[in-house]
Amino acid sequence: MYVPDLFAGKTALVTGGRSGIGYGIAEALLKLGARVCICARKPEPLAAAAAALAKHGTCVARPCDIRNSEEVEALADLIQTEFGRLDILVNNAGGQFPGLARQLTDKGWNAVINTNLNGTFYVSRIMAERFFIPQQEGNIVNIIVNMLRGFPGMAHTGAARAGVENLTKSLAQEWARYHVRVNSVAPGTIISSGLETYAEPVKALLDRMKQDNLMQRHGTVEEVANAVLFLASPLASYTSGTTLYVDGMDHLHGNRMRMVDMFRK
Ligand SMILES: CCCCC/C=C/C(=O)SCCNC(=O)CCNC(=O)[C@H](O)C(C)(C)COP(=O)(O)OP(=O)(O)OC[C@H]1O[C@@H](n2cnc3c(N)ncnc32)[C@H](O)[C@@H]1OP(=O)(O)O
Ligand SMILES: NC(=O)C1=CN([C@@H]2O[C@H](COP(=O)(O)OP(=O)(O)OC[C@H]3O[C@@H](n4cnc5c(N)ncnc54)[C@H](OP(=O)(O)O)[C@@H]3O)[C@@H](O)[C@H]2O)C=CC1
Repeated sequence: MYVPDLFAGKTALVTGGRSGIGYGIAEALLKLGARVCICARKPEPLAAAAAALAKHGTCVARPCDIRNSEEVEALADLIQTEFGRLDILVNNAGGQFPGLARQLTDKGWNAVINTNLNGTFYVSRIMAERFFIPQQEGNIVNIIVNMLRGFPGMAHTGAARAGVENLTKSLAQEWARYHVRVNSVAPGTIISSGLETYAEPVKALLDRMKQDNLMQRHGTVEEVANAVLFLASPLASYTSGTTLYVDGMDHLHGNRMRMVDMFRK
């Protein structure tokens, strides 16, 4: 539905682009003419993903843990060398594990906060300093999660993603003067490689969540990617500091306590 050259001449970085939603976003950007860099921690699957994506256009990859700002600086060096500029940053890398809040150790809590909140901030700040602010142009889309009514059973990620949603509003206002737009996409439950990382009893809960959804289904990677394409494009030129929910209305409706109830049984 988008014009085929929507992102011609543009360059994009998709963190966590080796799998699932990030891979789908990278593929969609490439198909619309962008040159794309992807990063993730695991070098082998990252290289395989970049090779597969390269059939759609120019795709480069570099291993990078977004929690390490030195590695993020090295990623910016690669983008400078390969592309000379960056137009679009998609902060997609992230994740968490299920558990009741009182069971979360300091290490587990910090792993999730460092990944989802701190890593997103490091990448945003470094790419803005290196590219967007000198260019006086840029675009950031953060992939968060539906946590509007809290995230019992995953309190760490709820807190981290709420932090990113608020960061979205702050950066959008601070960086408007540099013509940088910052928005978030909040997916509900999306059929992707990410869901495969969950074991029972969460797997059974996923079926229950599908029945609870007012559209009676989970979302697709393409539906998330389509929202990112819109926000990253000039179609959204007057939209910044906002969050678009791609969740079949789960943020409005449904029992948020199902995961907690499941752990209590
Ligand atoms: C149920 C519906 C949800 C729908 C909405 C959301 C869906 C999604 O987001 S799907 C995407 C899911 N994908 C992922 O979550 C993949 C990425 N996740 C991770 O890489 C990890 O979960 C991470 C975020 C914690 C980062 O990992 P890393 O820093 O590499 O950490 P470690 O694996 O070394 O673990 C550190 C520490 O964290 C605790 N911990 C980790 N996993 C679990 C677990 N499954 N259960 C309990 N605790 C866990 C633990 O304390 C770890 O330390 P050690 O005990 O020393 O191992
Ligand atoms: N699937 C779903 O239902 C939903 C997903 N989301 C969010 O969407 C995003 C993508 O999820 P999805 O594709 O499903 O899951 P995946 O687990 O497939 O994707 C996570 C990606 O992030 C990368 N990553 C994780 N930690 C880091 C890190 N510290 N530094 C760099 N890269 C990292 C992973 O690669 P590697 O392990 O090699 O580092 C992987 O490519 C995540 O933020 C997820 O939480 C939000 C709502 C719902």
